[in-house]
Amino acid sequence: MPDLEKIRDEIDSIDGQIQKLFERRMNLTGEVAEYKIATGKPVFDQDRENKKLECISESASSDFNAKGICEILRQTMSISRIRQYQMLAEHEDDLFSGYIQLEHLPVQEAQVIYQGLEGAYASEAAKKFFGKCVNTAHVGTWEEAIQIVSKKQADYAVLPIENSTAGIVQDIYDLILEYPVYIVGEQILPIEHELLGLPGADISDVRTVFSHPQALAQCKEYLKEHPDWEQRKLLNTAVAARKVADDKDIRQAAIASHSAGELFGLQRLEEKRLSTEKNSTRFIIISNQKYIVKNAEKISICFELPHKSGSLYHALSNLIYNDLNMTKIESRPIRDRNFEYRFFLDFEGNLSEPEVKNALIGIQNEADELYILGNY
Ligand SMILES: C=C(O[C@@H]1C=C(C(=O)O)C=C[C@H]1O)C(=O)O
Repeated sequence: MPDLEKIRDEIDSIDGQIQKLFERRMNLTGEVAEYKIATGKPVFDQDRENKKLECISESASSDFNAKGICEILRQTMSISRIRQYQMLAEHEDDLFSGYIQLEHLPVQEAQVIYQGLEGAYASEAAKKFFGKCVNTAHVGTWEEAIQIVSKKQADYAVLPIENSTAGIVQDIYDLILEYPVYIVGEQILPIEHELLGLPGADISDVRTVFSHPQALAQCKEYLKEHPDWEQRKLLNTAVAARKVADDKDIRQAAIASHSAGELFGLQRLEEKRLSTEKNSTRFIIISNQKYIVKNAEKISICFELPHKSGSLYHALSNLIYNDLNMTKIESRPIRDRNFEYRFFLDFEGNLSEPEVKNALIGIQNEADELYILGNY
């Protein structure tokens, strides 16, 4: 019978040697970083790493060990790059140029745009975020709202980015990259939809229900109870309410907010909930200025990665190694590059923190593109 204690003593001694070797290796990595900072050579050298992995896997005594040692070396090299990015970060300021640090967002007489009409959920989100001291105006599409802000014809726009039931609003993810706008805030709004019809109408009269596709998706379970209703998509929930009011046809109903119902003189046709109790939408506030408020605690970024095995893993290791908490990740297809994706990430932090800077420099160096969408 083998002696467990003795074997464990030997394992401990090997681990001690690994630790010493690791520390020696990390010191050398520091010297490599100094060389790279002085010469401008990129930290990541894929060829060098591939050759090392090939060489070490060839000299392993079994396939199992070859895989194992490659895994260890891959991790070790990833850590060595993270250390080099930390050193690089001390010499790098460009990434954060142009940001304006503020106590609070400037809202006095600000012009705020949203998509839809008065009574749309975005108008409620705008009121909740900004209070009543701002001027709001509405436009027909999300892209118009973003364009107006990017051309500095308005200060802010309020855009829905995700709903707790129906998921992300894909178009917003795609659009915010196309214009020079920054996320400067967010507002979560509990959403309670109502089924709205003409005064005097009854639920049994309904044949067609109008709403925004997101609202229809949020009420999917309820609508299953009425398979005979035709579902028609419109640009906005408030637009749907206005249509029902204008058409004066008792067979039409809209799914929209309570305030849209009041605004267009409609009556609630259904007492029960149309979506879950927790149904909420997260709106982002965008600006044409790189504002960061003092207590900003969330960072949104977007990056593209080389289409190679492990590239997302390595990008995320920059967050893990710097103890940063990722709160969301989404991927969206890159147009004209079939089945290649860009990633949208939210994580907790402030751009002034060294860990955040280290992580972003690491991702920037290994990603094809990095966009900092905002810190709010
Ligand atoms: C240390 C270096 O930097 C990076 C890390 C490597 C490593 O830890 O072995 C290898 C190549 C580079 O991606 C280097 O360039 O030698």
